[in-house]
Amino acid sequence: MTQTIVETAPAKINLALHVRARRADGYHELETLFAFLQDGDELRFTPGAPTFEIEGPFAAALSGEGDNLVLRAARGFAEAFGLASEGAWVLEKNLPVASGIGGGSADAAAALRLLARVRGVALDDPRLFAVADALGSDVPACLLGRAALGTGRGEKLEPLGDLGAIPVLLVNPGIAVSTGPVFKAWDGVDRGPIPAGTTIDRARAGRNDLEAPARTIAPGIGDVLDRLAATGPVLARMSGSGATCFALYENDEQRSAAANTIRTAQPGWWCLESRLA
Ligand SMILES: C[C@@](CO)(OP(=O)(O)O)[C@H](O)COP(=O)(O)OP(=O)(O)OC[C@H]1O[C@@H](n2ccc(N)nc2=O)[C@H](O)[C@@H]1O
Ligand SMILES: Nc1ncnc2c1ncn2[C@@H]1O[C@H](COP(=O)(O)OP(=O)(O)O)[C@@H](O)[C@H]1O
Repeated sequence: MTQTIVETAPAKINLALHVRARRADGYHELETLFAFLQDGDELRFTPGAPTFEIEGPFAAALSGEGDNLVLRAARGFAEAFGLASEGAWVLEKNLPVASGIGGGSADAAAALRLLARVRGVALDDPRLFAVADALGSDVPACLLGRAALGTGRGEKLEPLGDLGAIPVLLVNPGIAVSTGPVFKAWDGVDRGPIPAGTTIDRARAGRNDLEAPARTIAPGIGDVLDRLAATGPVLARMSGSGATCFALYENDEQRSAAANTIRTAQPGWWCLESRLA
């Protein structure tokens, strides 16, 4: 009997994101602290006849699109390893689309991990990282799936020590923001590296250099950050190119109280209560 294999695609956050330079190839040189949550999208795969379905709260946002990153990842895997990657995919889309928390990159990385498991490829095989790299700047970090310092365009990774299961709240005001235009709106000023220290100290002393350009595109991000800052977090910041913002808390009670306050004030906003992985 053919078995269905399940893989989670954890949400990614950038605890800090410093943009250092614009490169000749159009990408930007970054320094970023990647971290992952215990929750995210879910991917299911049954080897056999090829089909692709999307379900879950954010399925509609992707329904009109042909070339999902999951299928591009499956094609990349088949080409790189000469192994079959056809089957029935079901993507449960729990994370908002175009929102700075990995989404498509996390799904593509989950597809690669899943196929590697099915076909007996080691998860640290450099060819798997090469496929991830070709799919997007964030996909190698999502493939690694643990806290890491990212440099280059985000693909050069140095794993960081375990951060512990820190309580996290994600908030998205329902504004989709595409990554390319946010990088284009960056003012070109290098504001310096992420300072040294423990990862949490580095995160707190760091910045998200994409916040200012993202706010020119989606001014509502300012309201999200103000509301999160008012809940007394250890750290509140925009993730990636936005518009999702995150806050870290000392304990689950503080995080849940913050989530309740924000849900009451803004019932239309998306909130996810989770912890760092
Ligand atoms: C900003 C970040 C931070 O983690 O996250 P998200 O907001 O996407 O979650 C990433 O760098 C996004 O990575 P990813 O979403 O994979 O980007 P890609 O598909 O490689 O690139 C999309 C577009 O973003 C711009 N881009 C991306 C990465 C980078 N280092 N410099 C860039 O200038 C380029 O204009 C590119 O055409
Ligand atoms: N499985 C997927 N999940 C989310 N987005 C996807 C997926 N597959 C393809 N995409 C495309 O990728 C875009 C999201 O890219 P991007 O703006 O970089 O988002 P994010 O900031 O969330 O990483 C979507 O608008 C959609 O067109």
